[in-house]
Amino acid sequence: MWRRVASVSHLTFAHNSTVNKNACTFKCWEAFTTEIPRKEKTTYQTAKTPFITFVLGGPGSGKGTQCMKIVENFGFTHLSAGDLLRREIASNSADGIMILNTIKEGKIVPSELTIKLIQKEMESSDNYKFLIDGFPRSEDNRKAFEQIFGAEPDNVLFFDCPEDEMVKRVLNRNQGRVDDNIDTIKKRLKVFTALNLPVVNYYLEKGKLYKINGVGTVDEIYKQVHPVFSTFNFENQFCSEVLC
Ligand SMILES: Nc1ncnc2c1ncn2[C@@H]1O[C@H](COP(=O)(O)OP(=O)(O)O)[C@@H](O)[C@H]1O
Ligand SMILES: Nc1ccn([C@H]2C[C@H](O)[C@@H](COP(=O)(O)OP(=O)(O)O)O2)c(=O)n1
Ligand SMILES: [Mg+2]
Repeated sequence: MWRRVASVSHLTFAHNSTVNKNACTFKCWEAFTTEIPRKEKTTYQTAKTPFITFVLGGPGSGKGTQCMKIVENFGFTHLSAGDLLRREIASNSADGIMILNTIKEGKIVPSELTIKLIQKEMESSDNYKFLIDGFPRSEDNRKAFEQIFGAEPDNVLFFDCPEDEMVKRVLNRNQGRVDDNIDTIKKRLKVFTALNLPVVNYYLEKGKLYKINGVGTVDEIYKQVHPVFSTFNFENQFCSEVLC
């Protein structure tokens, strides 16, 4: 089980991250069991720092589908930026109409708004492992995240899929989405090439990118994804001593 240790005035991300240490609030978590009396807890050694994976790829490349499998196997919390934005539209919030029109046009919603929704979910979660799916979709998204959270992701998945396959999948998706039509898809693919590929290249150069061949069955693709996480020891995902 996990217990919140403290809210800190900045994120306690990956130990090696180069971060703006005053940018954000977040929580540290510590393991506890009923067998260990509180006074014996070694907070500094048990607190967890968030583990963040960005999941990138064009529309229909299979991000959401593979995220579900990662959640099942590794206990991540899945935060789909698109789902959070659609929820905002459905809630009739003040920003809803603007978000709807932006999505219909295949464009990108202002970064601060999307980040606010992601941040809210993370802060109210008991988990420390997060898959952030469909984000960042632009260099502006990426830079704003870094500035607001004061950190970078631990790793980045990129589902590489040919356009004709993505179009086919999106047109067969059948989820009643306003952007799953041929006109919007064409716009989204242009936006993906122009705005998202620079983000992919950024993480490639940083050595954080795992490029996955997005063609094949769901299981074939997941076989490439699984080793990305199975080799990581999440037990060592501690907060730093200074922070907790
Ligand atoms: N490997 C695959 N082969 C065929 N169809 C797939 C595959 N992966 C996902 N799909 C289907 O394609 C559609 C888009 O997948 P989804 O996971 O929603 O992609 P994304 O989140 O990248 O847009 C869904 O209907 C999904 O069931
Ligand atoms: N970071 C993001 C993510 C999504 N959006 C908007 C624009 C996207 O076309 C829609 C849908 O995103 P979503 O990730 O659900 O789409 P796909 O799963 O890739 O088909 O939401 C955004 O503006 N900014
Ligand atoms: Mg998706």
